Amino acid sequence: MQTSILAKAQRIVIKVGSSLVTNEGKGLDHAALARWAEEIAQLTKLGKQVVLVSSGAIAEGIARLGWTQKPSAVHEKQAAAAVGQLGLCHAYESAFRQHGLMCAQVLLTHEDLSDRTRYLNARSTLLTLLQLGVIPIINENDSVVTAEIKFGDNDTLGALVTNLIEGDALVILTDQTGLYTADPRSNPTATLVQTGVAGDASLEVMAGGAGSSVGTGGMYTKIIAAKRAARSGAATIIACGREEQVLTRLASGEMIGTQLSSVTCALAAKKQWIADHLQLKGSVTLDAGAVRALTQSGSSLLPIGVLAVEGEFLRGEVVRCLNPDGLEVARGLINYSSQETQRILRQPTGQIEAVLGYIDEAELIHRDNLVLC
Ligand SMILES: Nc1ncnc2c1ncn2[C@@H]1O[C@H](COP(=O)(O)OP(=O)(O)O)[C@@H](O)[C@H]1O
Ligand SMILES: N[C@@H](CCC(=O)OP(=O)(O)O)C(=O)O
Repeated sequence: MQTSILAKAQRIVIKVGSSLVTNEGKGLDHAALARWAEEIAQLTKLGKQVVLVSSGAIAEGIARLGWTQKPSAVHEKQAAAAVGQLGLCHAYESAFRQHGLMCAQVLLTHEDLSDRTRYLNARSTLLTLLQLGVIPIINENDSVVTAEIKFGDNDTLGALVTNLIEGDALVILTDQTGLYTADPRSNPTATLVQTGVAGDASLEVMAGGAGSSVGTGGMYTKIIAAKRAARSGAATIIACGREEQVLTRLASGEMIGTQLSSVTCALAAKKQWIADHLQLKGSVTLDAGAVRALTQSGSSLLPIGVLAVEGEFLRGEVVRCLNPDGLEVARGLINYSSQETQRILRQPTGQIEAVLGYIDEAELIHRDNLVLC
């Protein structure tokens, strides 16, 4: 008999979606929050560490402001998020206090996770909170980010947080029982997928977008989140947050919803951070020989194998490595800026100093700072 992956997981990230948190946008579902707080308290009694990623700030702000529909203007959504986030935190604090648990608000932006120092700070804050027995409640800092630099959906944020704290499992609670073979809202004959492997491309085909105006991303972003979480070795469960005792039953081993196991080897922490960048400032296009050296021989990238440079980046930033057809084959921390790279591309390593007047490193991207896609 199969056992839920939550039974063994010690460090768990639980993500709850807007439709659940705000009762389909009608306003905070205090009864649901109370149930999750009670169940999370049970998990902590079993010795598990829990981080909660909660959506719902925008939907709750809209409800509090008395607006009848989601605004399209970014500044209005940001204003709604600021109003709603306050309500969200207050409600979680009261719910967890009933069980003698303290919680903490952590609002993250994409920049917090792409800047190495801020990433490490966020990691140590979260790990310290967990050690103190505090439940971190995370959301995107919606009020200060623009559309271009948003995580966009909290499924992605949940996966990145799982990678950040090296969680064993990501539990995505939503308004459906799990992943179906097609969106059950429009396909009543669709059936539940009970188990699968995170990263299996066939799952992406089944998953559609959000079924309500309250949610963002739908099932697709949850499947991609499972793929991301698997890169640090975490398994993902997608289940219905309205199901009775869903978290405690999962923790006791019961198979509920969709369970996606991770079969890939976990990337080392620094490579994980490199892989987790969502927006990159530039790319280098490699010749076929360099592509082979990276993907088949585990070599570093040397300037001689670079055909072109796109975008503007500084030394130490993460860039994409494209094959001659423009497909991303790797990404890594580059040792030279875009301007310097432009000057040394196609040059043998021995020429770097002659061209630039100095040499920082022999490699453009060292293999230790390179992640294959
Ligand atoms: N294959 C699928 N299986 C289940 N749900 C799906 C599928 N494809 C699309 N969906 C939709 O995804 C929705 C859940 O995502 P979303 O609305 O973003 O919720 P949340 O707020 O929990 O993130 C479901 O209500 C459903 O309509
Ligand atoms: N940060 C946003 C959440 C956006 C989002 O991903 O929503 P959902 O798809 O419901 O998890 C908010 O709090 O409103």
